[in-house]
Amino acid sequence: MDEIGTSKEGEPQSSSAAESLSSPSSVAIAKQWRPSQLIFSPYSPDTNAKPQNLRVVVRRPVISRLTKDIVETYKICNPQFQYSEELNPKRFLTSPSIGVLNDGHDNANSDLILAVNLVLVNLETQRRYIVKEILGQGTFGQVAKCWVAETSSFVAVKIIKNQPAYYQQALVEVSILTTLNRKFDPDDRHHIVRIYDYFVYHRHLCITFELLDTNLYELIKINQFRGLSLSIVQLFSKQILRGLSLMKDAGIIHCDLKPENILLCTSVKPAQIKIIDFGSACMEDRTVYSYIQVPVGSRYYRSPEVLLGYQYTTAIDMWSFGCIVAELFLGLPLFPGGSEFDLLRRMIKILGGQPPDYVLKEAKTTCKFFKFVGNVNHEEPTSRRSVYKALTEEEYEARESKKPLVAKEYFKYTNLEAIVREYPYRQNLSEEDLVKESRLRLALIDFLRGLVEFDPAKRWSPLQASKHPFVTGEPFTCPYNPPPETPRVPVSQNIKVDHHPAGGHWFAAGLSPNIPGMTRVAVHNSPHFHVVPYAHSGSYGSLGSHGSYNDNTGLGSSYGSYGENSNMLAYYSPVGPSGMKGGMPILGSSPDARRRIQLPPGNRLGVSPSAGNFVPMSLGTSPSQFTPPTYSQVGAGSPGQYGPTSPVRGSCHGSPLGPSANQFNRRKSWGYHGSVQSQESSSFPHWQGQVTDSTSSAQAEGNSPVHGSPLHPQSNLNASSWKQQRGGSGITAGYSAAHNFPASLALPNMQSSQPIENARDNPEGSLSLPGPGDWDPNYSEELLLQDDGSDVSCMATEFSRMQLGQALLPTESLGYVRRSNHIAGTSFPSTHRPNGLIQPFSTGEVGSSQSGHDLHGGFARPVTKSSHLMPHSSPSRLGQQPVQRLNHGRSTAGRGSEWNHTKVQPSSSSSGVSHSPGNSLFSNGTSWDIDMLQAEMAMAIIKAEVVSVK
Ligand SMILES: Nc1ncnc2c1ncn2[C@@H]1O[C@H](COP(=O)(O)OP(=O)(O)OP(=O)(O)O)[C@@H](O)[C@H]1O
Repeated sequence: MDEIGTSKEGEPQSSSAAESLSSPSSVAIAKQWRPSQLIFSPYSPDTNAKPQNLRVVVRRPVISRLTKDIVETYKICNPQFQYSEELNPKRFLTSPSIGVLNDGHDNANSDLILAVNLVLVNLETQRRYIVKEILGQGTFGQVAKCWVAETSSFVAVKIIKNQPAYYQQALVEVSILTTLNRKFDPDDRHHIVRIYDYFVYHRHLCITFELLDTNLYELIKINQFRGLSLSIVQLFSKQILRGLSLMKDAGIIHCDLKPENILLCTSVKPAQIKIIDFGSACMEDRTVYSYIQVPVGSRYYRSPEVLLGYQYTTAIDMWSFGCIVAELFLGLPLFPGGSEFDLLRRMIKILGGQPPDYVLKEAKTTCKFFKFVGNVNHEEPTSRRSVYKALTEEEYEARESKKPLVAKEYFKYTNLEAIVREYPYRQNLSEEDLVKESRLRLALIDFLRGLVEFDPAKRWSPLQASKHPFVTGEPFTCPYNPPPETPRVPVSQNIKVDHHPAGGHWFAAGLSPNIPGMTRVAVHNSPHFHVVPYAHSGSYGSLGSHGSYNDNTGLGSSYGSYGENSNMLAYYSPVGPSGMKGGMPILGSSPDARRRIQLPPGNRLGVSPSAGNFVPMSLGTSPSQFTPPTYSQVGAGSPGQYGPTSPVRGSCHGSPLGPSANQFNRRKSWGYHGSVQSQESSSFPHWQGQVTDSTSSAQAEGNSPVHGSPLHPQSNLNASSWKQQRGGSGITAGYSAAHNFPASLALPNMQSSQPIENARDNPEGSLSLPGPGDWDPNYSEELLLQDDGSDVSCMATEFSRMQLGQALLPTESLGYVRRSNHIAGTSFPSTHRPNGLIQPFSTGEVGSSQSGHDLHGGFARPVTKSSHLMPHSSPSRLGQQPVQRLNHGRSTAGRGSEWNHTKVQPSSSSSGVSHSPGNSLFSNGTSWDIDMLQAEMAMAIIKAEVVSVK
């Protein structure tokens, strides 16, 4: 009863508190008792009145309903009642919320303790960001939705942990994203999130982004882990490819592409998706020094070359992209490996074949997964058969002295073709639509084959993929033969990071984020880095040396040379702006940048990784010398120091020179030949890197197809191919290997005395997940209730605005899955995948009797004929996500909460609603939820969009 009220159009239902207060007598109060959400209005017989519109009011949680307008209620009860905001208990958004570090501002995980209405201030611009809710948590910190009064808009602010390594790595994100936004995509046409601002607040680097919506993982989850319709998959693929194309042209590897990092953007019409999280990104033509020891990419989406410790390029993003496309269609990850061994095993099984021998020969961890079965005297295979054979489980166990973690099988079929072909069709498809869909599936299989290709040299580039009929919508008749794509030649665009965000970053070539109104402040105000008056711009590295793979030896030619062709690759030291301005960029790159061992506890803080070696180096210094001494002190193959996929991990093939030299040697032989490159790069036109439908402008006439050399992906480089290639304006960021903390400059309150572990990947996939009750003694379900702040009329308006047909939005009944998880008053959106059981939908609800995707997981329910998928547990995301950072256990919070509280309401099979994977989102359910509503709106908009595109 109380959910249904009546209202006259446009007339507010409540009278003001002031009105109530005017009469102190209890009788008067009773008469004027009008809280804003009146259930009944006084009956006034008005025979001429038009019939009133009935309005459905969204049910709010009980606590919300009881406490909304409580101040007003109190005032009515007691006119003397005074409300003071200061006396409010804080509503914390961060858990744990006990301040133990950084003068009480940070919790034990070095996360800033956020509370509702906390104001984050950019001291430079005085811009204030009022925290409203938590949007997500990740490796780097928390992402909060904030209100900016100045612009009357919401933004997303990523608040980085108060730890030097995270701080530094986040600067890389700022640099790369700013460059991508401003230089490569000024018109915001390539589906990459926009960065607005960055500043330091209480020693936390805060990065402001445009506010986006649900991520694709959540979307799939909302859809109860059933795949999305092919038209949506097609639409998303096209958009992601535009982003990837841009990144390739900029020479940037995202390194962590996964559904969680692709967000819906429903604020624009038509709805779009955008790629986020450049915190792991690096430059293609060098492996950028990583401050955080993490494996590249999340496990399910990790390419074979990364897994094997082989050189990687933007092709790794294409692999991840292929995995995402498959997942969007299937609703489940294609390779949900429980461990790296399991991942590789699944790839080999589902795709057939294995990584090419040239990769296996060079890769560092080949011996962990393969055995050599060739003739030791004749290393080269005499036949076309590989000389490497994948280890069996038993062999792996014998070698590694531990059982590999092997996850459950999710698909009944074991090869890609069958998995896609046999995936249940939506019900109620006409004959014609069935034929259409089956053709489209053939196109999808062919498309996926070009993406999840073992050989990185043969894997399609974004441009090639974007011309595939699956994306263009052209009829697919035969295997697609991609147009030749010349490999991108690394042409540097220097990005400088001065590590003094409060003073703004100083990017070479005018790449400063250039926040409006931002003025530089003293360079000493970085919380984590102090200016060291180095000579020679504080640089170390080699100028044009053979030791570096910086092939352009033209000093200074890249400085400020956006669109120019310098290949100068730079490290930037933490010198202040003066150093940046006056000095020359520091050439030289670490032979291994993605992987960096962490200093042992005690040495880490306040001590330079290159401890005492932070001095200018002579030209021509070997890259191995760039590495801090700690590098060389670690023996090859020190698994404790390097992540399992770390290129610096000891190579199976070994090098007497150690990992650095090994890496360097491979790099050298990998096609980066400085002199040629520097010559050729000068002829590159600037190319904006758009994937356009027109082939004329974008298509290379190149005669150096990427497939050319099985030995070295880049070995096709020649003068002619370079002239045609499109990466002319690529940027190359060098991030100083010298972000050191000299002991004398050790910062007070620096909270990182513990190793920053390889937390993105739990190598063998621990499956134990703590729930919120594990860390919060006050946790209870009741505390999950909180006001959603939704506005009924607003939602009604939104719906009417959408003007969606009944078929698209059967609003009569909505099932829901909470997007956010609420823990003890803390809302942790489920950005991480759960590790627990999820009952995706009632059997028989969806799909045909083909049962193509029975799950062998043995979870819960038996297979029924009408179910295409067995009830299953969603594959654990622990494989991809940080499990523990700094032993704080923080990162599991989101997952744990989700695990405990994910609510998937099995929709009724008797709803009569057509349960297609596409529309199952709107299957029966009784509860409404604002989060769900947003997601549904997003989905509905996308659907509407797809329909209109069609
Ligand atoms: N611009 C945005 N708008 C809305 N939500 C966002 C935005 N940026 C991030 N989020 C949310 O916050 C989550 C974490 O963000 P992000 O991936 O950038 O953090 P991270 O610490 O780098 O995570 P990871 O552990 O995946 O590396 C995202 O999954 C997303 O749900």
